[in-house]
Amino acid sequence: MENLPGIVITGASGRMGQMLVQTVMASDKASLVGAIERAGHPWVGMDIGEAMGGQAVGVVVTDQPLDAFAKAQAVIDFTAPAATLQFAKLAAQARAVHVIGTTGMTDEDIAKLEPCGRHAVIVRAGNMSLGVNLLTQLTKKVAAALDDDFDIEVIESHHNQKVDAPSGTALMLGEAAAEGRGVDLADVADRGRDGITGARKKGDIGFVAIRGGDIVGEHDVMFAAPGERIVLRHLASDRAVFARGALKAALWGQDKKPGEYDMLDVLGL
Ligand SMILES: NC(=O)C1=CN([C@@H]2O[C@H](COP(=O)(O)OP(=O)(O)OC[C@H]3O[C@@H](n4cnc5c(N)ncnc54)[C@H](OP(=O)(O)O)[C@@H]3O)[C@@H](O)[C@H]2O)C=CC1
Ligand SMILES: O=C(O)C1=N[C@H](C(=O)O)C[C@H](O)C1
Repeated sequence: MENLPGIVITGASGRMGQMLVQTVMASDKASLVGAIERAGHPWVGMDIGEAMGGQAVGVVVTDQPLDAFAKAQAVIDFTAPAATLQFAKLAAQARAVHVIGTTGMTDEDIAKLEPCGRHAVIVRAGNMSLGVNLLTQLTKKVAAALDDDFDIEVIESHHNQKVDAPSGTALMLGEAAAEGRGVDLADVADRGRDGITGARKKGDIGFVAIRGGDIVGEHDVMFAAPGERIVLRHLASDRAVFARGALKAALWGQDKKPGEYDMLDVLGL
């Protein structure tokens, strides 16, 4: 037990934070050594197991991330963009692998990770599941095989508490489709239709976001041409698929050189 890589979970009270705590606690390949919440959060100072409504596990929730990161081999972070940028600096300082699942980061945010990646391993992906990462590869292949008579639409559905759109996964799938077509997504993305939009522009990649209830995460990539349609679909019904991928990334990163990686690197896809 003593030599297992120690993992810290940020945003420990969140939907993913709690799933990650459970996943690391259940693993025989890693041990939970820290749980972070922001200053003033009611869980700070409580045992994370008890805060989650179960037995004490001997890890007290703290609002002091650097102290926790310094004792860990990896930080798994599914929080919010501003928090993730702060955690990236601290993980780099502590030389801990930083697994980033946070979505909604702008290009400027992502550029700010670069100096951190010079000191520590960063694994970042808008979706850590095996299924979605495989789907990106399938999407790239299908997009490369079809011409632009096929309109590409990425349709995503999530729970009513999600704060960013399009989802990180939808953007990964859009990037994969654009790569398959040999175009830059920034030049062809159509992200907000409302009112008299005019006809669809040939070659565009459209995004549609549905928000409702407790949907965990569903993604379709539609290739629509006159007379036929292909739809590639991934349905997540349990957040455990993301947590398992994140833990895999944290372990994978242990013997890697500092730098920025994604789940395709981790999964060898
Ligand atoms: N890559 C992937 O596979 C997946 C990515 N995600 C992404 O993960 C992120 C979190 O999702 P989810 O768990 O549903 O969201 P939640 O809102 O349930 O959880 C976010 C957690 O982060 C905490 N947090 C935010 N800012 C800070 C801060 N400055 N310091 C410490 N803690 C902070 C929140 O605390 P507080 O409540 O106090 O604000 C909360 O506990 C989203 O960006 C989501 O898109 C989700 C699933 C899979
Ligand atoms: O916020 C979520 O819940 C999810 N976010 C990720 C995304 O933005 O794609 C991954 C998953 O779909 C769940």
